[in-house]
Amino acid sequence: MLLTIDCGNTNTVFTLWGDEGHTLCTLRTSTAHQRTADAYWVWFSTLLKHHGIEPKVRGVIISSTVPRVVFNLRVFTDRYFDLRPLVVGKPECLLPIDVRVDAGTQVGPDRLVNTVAGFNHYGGDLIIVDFGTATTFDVADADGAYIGGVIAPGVNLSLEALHMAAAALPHVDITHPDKVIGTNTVACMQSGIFWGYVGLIKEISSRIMEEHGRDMKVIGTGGLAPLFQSHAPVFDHFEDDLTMAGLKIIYEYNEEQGNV
Ligand SMILES: Nc1ncnc2c1ncn2[C@@H]1O[C@H](COP(=O)(O)OP(=O)(O)O)[C@@H](O)[C@H]1O
Ligand SMILES: CC(C)(COP(=O)(O)O)[C@@H](O)C(=O)NCCC(=O)O
Ligand SMILES: [K+]
Repeated sequence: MLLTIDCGNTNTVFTLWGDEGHTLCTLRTSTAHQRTADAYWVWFSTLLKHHGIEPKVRGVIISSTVPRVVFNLRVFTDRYFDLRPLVVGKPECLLPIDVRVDAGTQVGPDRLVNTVAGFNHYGGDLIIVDFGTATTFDVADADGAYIGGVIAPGVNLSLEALHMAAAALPHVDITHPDKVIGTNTVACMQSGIFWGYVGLIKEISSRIMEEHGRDMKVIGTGGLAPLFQSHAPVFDHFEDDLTMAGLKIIYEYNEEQGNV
């Protein structure tokens, strides 16, 4: 079994893969750097028991946009599986793609992982839009290299910011509004966010293509991608969880290279 861990700024997701390459289960918890190795184990082992799975983990790979959580996840891996995890972004974790950005830039590992999976599934010249805490655009060149992208505020972060900064604006959830012209406060806010992001995705994607000088495929991923895709098609393809797929590909690449 392989355990892939994707730690975003909001949620940490564990996916356990069987030896035939299929997903056995996916477990989600909030991201908290205070969570100890033992606390991860209590949570993980309890849920696996619930799913009737006996964990026989032979490899662990981690992508974390929150550097502080990696320490406890390393201890968790060492203590409970007697393994050293691969951590994306660290020099000991090999990547099957080039990274061509300004010297000294620390690219979010989730963005590199998305690019690996996108290139594997669709080939080069890609724009990957990931709806996480931030909304990121990752750009893959013809040879699959990560060549940069765009970071915009996340959908929920924008809604939260409106609520926090304006006394009369309530907390609202994102949804697809029936009309653009809202006739109450909640509908006005939902329209602003939903159609605002549709515009943001279209405009940024078309400007990236113009700058890149080639037609590119646009891939949407992350929890909120289906909401946009079903009401205002802005992607060529939708992927449920590109980051997890990418982590597995990177682990297998390191195996092929004799690195694990
Ligand atoms: N299917 C969904 N519907 C509504 N909100 C979602 C969905 N999936 C994720 N979210 C919300 O989107 C935000 C980002 O979540 P997530 O993708 O886990 O971010 P990260 O990877 O940065 O931790 C969170 O506020 C989360 O609650
Ligand atoms: C842009 C991000 C905050 C997105 O993180 P997420 O929404 O997945 O939590 C993360 O990829 C990050 O911290 N990046 C570092 C800067 C960069 O990628 O250039
Ligand atoms: K993410």
